[in-house]
Amino acid sequence: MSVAEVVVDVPTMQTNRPFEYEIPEQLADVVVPGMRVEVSFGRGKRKIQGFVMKIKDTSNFSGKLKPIDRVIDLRPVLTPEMLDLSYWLADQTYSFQISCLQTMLPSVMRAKYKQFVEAVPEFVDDAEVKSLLGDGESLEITSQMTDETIQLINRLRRQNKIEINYVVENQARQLKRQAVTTNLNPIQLREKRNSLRSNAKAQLKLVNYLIDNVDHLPIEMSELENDQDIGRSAIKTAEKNGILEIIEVTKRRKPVGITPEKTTKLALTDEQQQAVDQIVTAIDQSNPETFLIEGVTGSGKTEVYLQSIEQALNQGRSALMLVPEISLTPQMVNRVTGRFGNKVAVLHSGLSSGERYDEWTRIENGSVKVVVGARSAVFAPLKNIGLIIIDEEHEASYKQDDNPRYHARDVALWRAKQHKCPVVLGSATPSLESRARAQKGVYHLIYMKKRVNDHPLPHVQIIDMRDAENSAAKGDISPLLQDNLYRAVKRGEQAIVLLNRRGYSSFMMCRECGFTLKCPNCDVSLTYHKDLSKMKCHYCGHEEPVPTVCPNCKSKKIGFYGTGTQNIERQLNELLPQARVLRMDVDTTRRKGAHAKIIKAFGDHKADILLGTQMIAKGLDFPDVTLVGVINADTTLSISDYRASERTFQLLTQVSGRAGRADKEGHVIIQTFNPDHYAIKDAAVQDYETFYKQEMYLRHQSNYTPYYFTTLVSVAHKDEGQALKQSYWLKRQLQAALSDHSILLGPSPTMISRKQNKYYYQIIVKYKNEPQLHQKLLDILNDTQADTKKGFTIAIDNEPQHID
Ligand SMILES: Nc1ncnc2c1ncn2[C@@H]1O[C@H](COP(=O)(O)OP(=O)(O)OP(=O)(O)O)[C@@H](O)[C@H]1O
Ligand SMILES: [Zn+2]
Ligand SMILES: [Zn+2]
Repeated sequence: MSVAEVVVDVPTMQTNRPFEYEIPEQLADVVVPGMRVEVSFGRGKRKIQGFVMKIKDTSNFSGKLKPIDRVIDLRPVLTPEMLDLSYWLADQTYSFQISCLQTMLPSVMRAKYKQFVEAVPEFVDDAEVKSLLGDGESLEITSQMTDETIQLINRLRRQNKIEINYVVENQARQLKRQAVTTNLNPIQLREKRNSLRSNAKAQLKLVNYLIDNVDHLPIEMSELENDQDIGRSAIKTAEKNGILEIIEVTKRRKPVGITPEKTTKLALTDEQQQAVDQIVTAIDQSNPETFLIEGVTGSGKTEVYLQSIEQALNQGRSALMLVPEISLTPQMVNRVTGRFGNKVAVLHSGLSSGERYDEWTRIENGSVKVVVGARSAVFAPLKNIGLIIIDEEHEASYKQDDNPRYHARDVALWRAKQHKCPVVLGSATPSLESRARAQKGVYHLIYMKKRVNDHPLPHVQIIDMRDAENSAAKGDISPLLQDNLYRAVKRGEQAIVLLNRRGYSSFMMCRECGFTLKCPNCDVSLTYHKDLSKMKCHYCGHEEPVPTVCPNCKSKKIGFYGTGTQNIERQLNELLPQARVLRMDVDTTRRKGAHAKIIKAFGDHKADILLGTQMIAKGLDFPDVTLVGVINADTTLSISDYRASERTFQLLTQVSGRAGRADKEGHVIIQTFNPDHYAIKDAAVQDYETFYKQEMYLRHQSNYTPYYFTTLVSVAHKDEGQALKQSYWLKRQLQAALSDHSILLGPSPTMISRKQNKYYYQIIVKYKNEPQLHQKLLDILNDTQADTKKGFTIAIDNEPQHID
């Protein structure tokens, strides 16, 4: 008898204990580890999903095992490595294995989807394939299929005669798409082009594009519209003029766009060469060493990554490169795909889940050797990894906010051990944790102190906004910044203006009685959204109309306070009517592809000033940007988090680094009310090392990371009394397990103590060495499972990135 160990998905009764199920005879060679199956659970007939973790010959269970009812996948959806990882991840993040397994899956497999069998092209005429598919191109896999059919599908798949593909249900229709093709050959196309009027710009662009991409036809309409900015009307006109045809394509989504122009290796600077040499040696020796590259902005870290990746590929190994979601710009992507062509898969949130799935499949079947992506790409099913890179390693977004609360860096280090490959962490402003680890020799530190080609770092000026001249100015832009913007634009150069924005910058307040409009469900002010004419809650999504009189005193004197990007945009337009301003924030980037579009437009000089929030601070590389302005450097300083200084330093250093990256010198103006704060002063001279020393000293004084480990335990409940009571119970549990060398803070309400109608209390544990604590926290996680039914949410966050 074959027995499967299955981790089941029972939301209200989670456990990491696997359950045993019998594998029925007819499914004997179908079921393998990494597949999802349907089983019955408990006394009732309830059917639930589970992951097959192991298969064995005998059971320890004395009673009769229930059988597996049905296989959900006809191929494993997780590799053995990912199954292994799930044990470790669940343990590290105090979460349940099932949520780790789910997290590793591409999103399409977590949604409602359909599975289809399709023939591999060479085997369309194979007799058995034909008997399965009949006349159709594809066959949907359903739960009604007989075991014989399932077995046949399984065998044909093993013989690589068929493929199994997943399609999200509500996207199945979208597989039919409009595309453009032409019957004309390039010579005929050129004739058409020559006959166009010279002011028919759109037509010319379209025809030129067709000529350049004749080998890639048909091209989907959406690609022309989104990536090439060629409108539908231009396409229709060209169709009327017999230049092209519009057809419907049903086949395959096309995951990667047209490969950009091939780029070649740059001749490395000495510093770059030294970095590459050390990394390549580790790759050659299969040494799972961790490097930390501390390289100033513009020192050419990306080129180091690319040439190291190339070495890994030369040895027949693959490479994984993580970048923050916000850095996944076409610019960045092109730099990688330009070097490695279609061997690259890019996983970013702009992909539909179908496209994500296609990329995942290409990775899994080995046609991809380089994966570039944000946090969750760390689970990419690459085989034989030779190098893992984490760019901008200090970014908080590498830690997931929800269960499982994993840090991509930790997962990367785990995988590196399995694959015996080095990890490269890179940043101009490393996290204190990483820099401290390098100090202790746990990581190997590589400095890159100079910008490429000896370009100087930008000159930074701090503006004290408390000065009379500045406080007299009407808006938020100091006369000096205004003047410099004016001159930069006049010289035909470009500027970046950062509005350091956190949370609820534009809220309604009554100037008569001081009333502010709050969310009925959460303890936060509603944000004023001018473009939607709505007041919105950023936590729960609640929205209501913008009031015209104060709901409290009926006064008409209501105002909207705080500075939003729209407000700054208006001020810029007033002060500098000749400058073209592009705004980038959550509102202008909501639509798919909008982010990339803005960056491209700025790169194409369609604007003089790029105004934005945190999302414009990193990674951008525009040679003509000579001026960077920061409107309010202080906002991040005032957050109630011990990382406030670190975040401020990082942000200011990164954004300053956008200026003067090429031949023209850079200038940065930082407006602040705290001109003497060390985070601001050190950022102004781009002096990470000085900042690091000062900040380490303060962390030492106040017993924080990296001198102490931190774990945050939080409780939420609809009833505040219940939440508080439970948090005291938790505190007693922890106290009992801890030595008196450790520090226990709380319970205290979180900064925003009510979210989505639940009250939140948190306890912070700071410790150096507590061998009992880990097990205690795991016990708490298990013991409080039953409480989730009573409406409690308990979260354990190991090394939290934010404490609020
Ligand atoms: N060896 C080289 N020779 C010439 N140009 C180079 C070389 N290496 C990098 N560059 C160019 O220098 C610029 C800065 O490089 P890159 O963007 O990699 O810096 P970075 O260290 O990642 O900076 P940041 O931390 O600010 O993102 C880029 O335009 C890049 O093409
Ligand atoms: Zn709300
Ligand atoms: Zn009022």
